[in-house]
Amino acid sequence: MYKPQRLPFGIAMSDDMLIHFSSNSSNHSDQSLPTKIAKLEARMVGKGSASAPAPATWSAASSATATAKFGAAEGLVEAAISSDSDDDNGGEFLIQANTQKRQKLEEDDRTTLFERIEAAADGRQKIVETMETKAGFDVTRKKQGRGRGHSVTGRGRGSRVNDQTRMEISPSTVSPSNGQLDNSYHKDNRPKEQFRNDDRSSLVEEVASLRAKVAALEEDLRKSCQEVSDYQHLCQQLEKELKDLKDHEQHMKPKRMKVISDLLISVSKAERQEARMKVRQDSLRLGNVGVIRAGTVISEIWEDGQTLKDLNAHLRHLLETKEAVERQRKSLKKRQSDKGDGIDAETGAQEEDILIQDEIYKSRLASIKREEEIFLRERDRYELEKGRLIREMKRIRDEDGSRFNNFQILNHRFALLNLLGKGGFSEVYKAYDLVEHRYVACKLHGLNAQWSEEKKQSYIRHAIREYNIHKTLVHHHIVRLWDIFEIDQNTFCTVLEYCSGKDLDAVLKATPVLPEREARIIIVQIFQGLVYLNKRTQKIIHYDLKPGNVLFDDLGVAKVTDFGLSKIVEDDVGSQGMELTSQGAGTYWYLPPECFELSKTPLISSKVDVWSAGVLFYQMLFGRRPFGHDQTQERILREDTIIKARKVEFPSRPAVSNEAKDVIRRCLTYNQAERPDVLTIAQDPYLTYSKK
Ligand SMILES: Nc1ncnc2c1ncn2[C@@H]1O[C@H](COP(=O)(O)OP(=O)(O)OP(=O)(O)O)[C@@H](O)[C@H]1O
Repeated sequence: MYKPQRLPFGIAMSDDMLIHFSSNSSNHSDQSLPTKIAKLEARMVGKGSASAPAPATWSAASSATATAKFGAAEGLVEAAISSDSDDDNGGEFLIQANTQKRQKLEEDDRTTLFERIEAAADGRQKIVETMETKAGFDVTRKKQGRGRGHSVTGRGRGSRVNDQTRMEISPSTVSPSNGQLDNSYHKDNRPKEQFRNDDRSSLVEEVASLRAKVAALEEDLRKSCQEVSDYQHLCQQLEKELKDLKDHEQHMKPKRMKVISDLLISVSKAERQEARMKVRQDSLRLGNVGVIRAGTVISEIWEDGQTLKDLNAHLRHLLETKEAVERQRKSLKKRQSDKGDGIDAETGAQEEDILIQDEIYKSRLASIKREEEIFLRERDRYELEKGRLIREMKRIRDEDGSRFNNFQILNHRFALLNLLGKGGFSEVYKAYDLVEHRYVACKLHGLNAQWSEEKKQSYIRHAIREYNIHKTLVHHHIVRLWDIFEIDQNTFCTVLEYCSGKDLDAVLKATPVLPEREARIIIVQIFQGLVYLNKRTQKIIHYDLKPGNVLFDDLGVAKVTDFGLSKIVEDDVGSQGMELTSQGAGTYWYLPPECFELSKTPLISSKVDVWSAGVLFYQMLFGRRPFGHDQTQERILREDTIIKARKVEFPSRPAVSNEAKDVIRRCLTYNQAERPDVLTIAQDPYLTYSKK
């Protein structure tokens, strides 16, 4: 709160000013001003320091001068007296004695010094007031400040009245034992007049120096006022500039959005064109979807492209050659066993010739095998390319068939670009957030118009539940969920962090076996995401960990996504876990045996995710899933494949470290009670990269 401070001259002074003065290096001596004044006054009233004792018969004139000079500062004088601990009564007596003298001279010898100082004080008062006004203090405060200033002046006058009152007490009433004055007078033998003159001249010097200080202070004050006004002016100018900029920004925002979205659209259009062209080119090599008609039924079939046809023809030819050579070799062997004396009965060839012929066939077969291996590797590569081509064709077809393919801007900020892929009930578009200026993935959830109202509501409830879980998750290895909004009655959109890399499913389709080092760092990241899910107050079981739900950003950071099936672990669940209420969902290759329990409601915990992670790790290392790899979902269920998955077997190739196999064994522990939970397995040295 603003509190005006009081100067020794009785001038109200703001805190700011005090700070200014005290911080001004040229005014260091001013800090001792009140002390000096007090000392002076004390000296004038005969209460000087031991080093400069005042005479007892101190002249009335100099006393009056001092009164005039320090009338306004009497409070300080009093303070100086009262704080002088040597002799309180003596002090009182001296004041009274000098006040008497002072009053005598007051009528005829009021010095100009007093007037000047008062004038200076008034001048300063005005400056202070001006400064206060400039600094924008409220009127009331100003009035209060001024009021106090007056009262100080009043106090100055009042103190003169006080002096008169004090005068009534005669100095004769003071006992000689108080006689500091007498003593000091007797000790000092200088003539009175000389003493008075000395004192006066020292006072004049003091006044002159005080005047100089006042002038310096006034100059400082003037400069400060100028600075305040300059700053205020600058402030106003900046405020105006800011407002202009904001107005301009507001005005430009739609235009800028339009420019950005137009640019994005043209880039996306170019990408679409390029994607379609590439598909056409690849189709020539790898194949295309053809239509066949059987009666009235038209169905689609895949027709291989020329390169694949050539490859397959070559492989067929190699096979035929191999069979022919093997046939020849077989008959040669037969002839060899038929000959008795070492001469071929049929051709008359010697035994050595037969051996050479056999060696030729063997060598030919070996070279066919080598060639075959090369062609088979090539064909595998083409098959992978073919798979990619088929997925891309499907994506393009889905994009062409989507009602969101015309570069709409959703919710006034998300510019839809190209389709990333289509899930069961959703389309995921790459989009640009025109407010946050970043790419995002917009997942458009479409409710089937044919669905009953009840089914629609259930779907929406499910999506909102997923949103409510997912939106609270903030972790480097979990895809962020930014927003959710309705598009129309049957469609709503969730906005996700965009992961520009492939998902793990696409990675494994392109490269079914990953080097152990790469697989390890992927599984470590997945576990870090899982640890986060299990260290929150509200723990979460993902329940649908599979390659398609692990995405990569452009730096290769793996992120877990899709919390559609996730479960919140309630606080009151027992150590065995919570009840699994919605069985049947999830992808069976990745779910643990307890999820297939039909005789009673299964209890589940984070150990479900541990099992799934184990399957994922196995698949990355060996290029196949540990249980039911070649089976369909339906067959897994029918044949109880996972319920029978008691022990995991490892292929001999590729070679994988024992540590990796141990982690997989721990994750795929059949018995749920014995299987480690997320927080336990995550401490396995293989998953922590800790230095041994
Ligand atoms: N945040 C994202 N960033 C980049 N691509 C994404 C993102 N989310 C999903 N995708 C991609 O969009 C496609 C469709 O994703 P979606 O999750 O709908 O499919 P899904 O998991 O196959 O289907 P469902 O959710 O019905 O099981 C996938 O190819 C996926 O890689």
